[in-house]
Amino acid sequence: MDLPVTFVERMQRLLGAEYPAFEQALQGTPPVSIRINSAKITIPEGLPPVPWTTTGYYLPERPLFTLDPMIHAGAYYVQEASSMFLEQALRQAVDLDRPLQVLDLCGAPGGKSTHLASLLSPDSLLVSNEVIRSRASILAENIAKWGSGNVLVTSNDPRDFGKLPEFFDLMVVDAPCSGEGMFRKDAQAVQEWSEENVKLCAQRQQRILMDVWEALRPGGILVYSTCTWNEAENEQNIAWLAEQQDAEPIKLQLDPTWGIVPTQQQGVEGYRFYPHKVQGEGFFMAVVRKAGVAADSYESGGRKKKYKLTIAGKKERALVENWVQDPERFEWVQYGEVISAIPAPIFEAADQVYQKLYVVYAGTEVAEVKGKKLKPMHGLAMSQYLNKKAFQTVDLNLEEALRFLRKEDISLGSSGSDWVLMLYKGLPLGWAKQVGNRINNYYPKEWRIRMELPAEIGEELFSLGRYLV
Ligand SMILES: C[S@@+](CC[C@H](N)C(=O)[O-])C[C@H]1O[C@@H](n2cnc3c(N)ncnc32)[C@H](O)[C@@H]1O
Repeated sequence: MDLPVTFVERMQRLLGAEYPAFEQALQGTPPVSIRINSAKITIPEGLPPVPWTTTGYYLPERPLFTLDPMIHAGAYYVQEASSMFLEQALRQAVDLDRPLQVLDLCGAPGGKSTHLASLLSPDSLLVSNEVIRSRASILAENIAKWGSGNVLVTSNDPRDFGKLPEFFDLMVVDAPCSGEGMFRKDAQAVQEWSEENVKLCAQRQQRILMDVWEALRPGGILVYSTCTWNEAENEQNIAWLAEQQDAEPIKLQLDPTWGIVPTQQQGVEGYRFYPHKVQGEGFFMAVVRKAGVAADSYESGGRKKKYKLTIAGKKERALVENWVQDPERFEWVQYGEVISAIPAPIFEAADQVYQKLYVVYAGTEVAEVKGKKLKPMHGLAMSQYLNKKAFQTVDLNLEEALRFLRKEDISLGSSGSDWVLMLYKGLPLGWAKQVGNRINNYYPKEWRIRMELPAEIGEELFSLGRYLV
């Protein structure tokens, strides 16, 4: 790897005697890590844990993840280990037992958002935003697969969040950056790097921070992160924010064995991840609190509320209620032909978001109204609240599961006319409908596995299932 000269000079200044170890680590193989969805699977046995999180694990090598049905079932997410440090910021700076209104501003493809969804209480609302529309679709797919049901995926510019002043208790800004920390994983990041780009990134990050600051409640927490090492995009930006606004730095406790490097600059407490010190890629995080005291709850104003969300009809509701566990936990809304379940405690806040922002995906998409009939939706199959008992189920082996995920026709050897939930190792993969002795495969076309399957599908293919008890 040919590193840019000015980058090398800066890192030499920053790291001093440690620089050769850093450069050597940059030439090494990046570790592979995953974070499991503990609402769907149990803790794997025999995998080394990522020390700063309760659900992260290292794998011995990089498998062909696409051919593991469990990833399509939302059982785990492939995520770079350093990024999982978000969990420490939350556990140490936020009361996670309280219902919170949370924004993940730069959300795609969904690493931090799925992590947040696992950490927040079920009555919390997570708004997961991604400004680039095509990337927002990928984010919505990963959110639907995770199945927590309390997330709204939006696709807005940061400045649109000014329409929701003091709305959020917690905001995560995982900003677009110059990507120095990704040099080892991504040769293109090296090609695209320049001093000029670092400057542009730092300016864009300042703009993003200013644009969303107003949406944070007094007393609320902002977690800022990048995957780059230069100070302009990191400590200096947070120092700049503290100068412009009333932002108080928050100090996190670190276990010295983790190898994370704390920094203090102009009153900013930062956390740096270097590949020669941690098993992970380059990363930076800082946490600040907005000065002031939080009001008890967000007041939307007006006495008689007018909702943007439409409550589903009683008849439709009666048909689908049995498809989820604890149906009384939800408000049932209908948008076009789609009936979705939104946790009742977040309904008001979700409606506020609908009024001001462009919502791409909300709650759990449960059913599509087809004339007098209702068709179960993929979001329901992926939901942590799916009532499996309401449906006929079929257990698929690895080959059948992969063929189903490729949207091929598979035979069940029985006949009927019901919706069937396809399972792999007990985890729902999606829906099929029996039509006589054939089945129609309802796996979403845009999410199907496009890769050809190997001639022999055997043990050499990876499935996380092998590590589960
Ligand atoms: C570092 S990535 C986010 C990764 C994500 N948080 C995760 O953990 O999977 C930064 C994201 O910011 C988005 N982005 C690019 N320009 C932006 C802007 N001007 N404002 C907000 N987000 C932007 C990118 O499309 C990208 O998805």
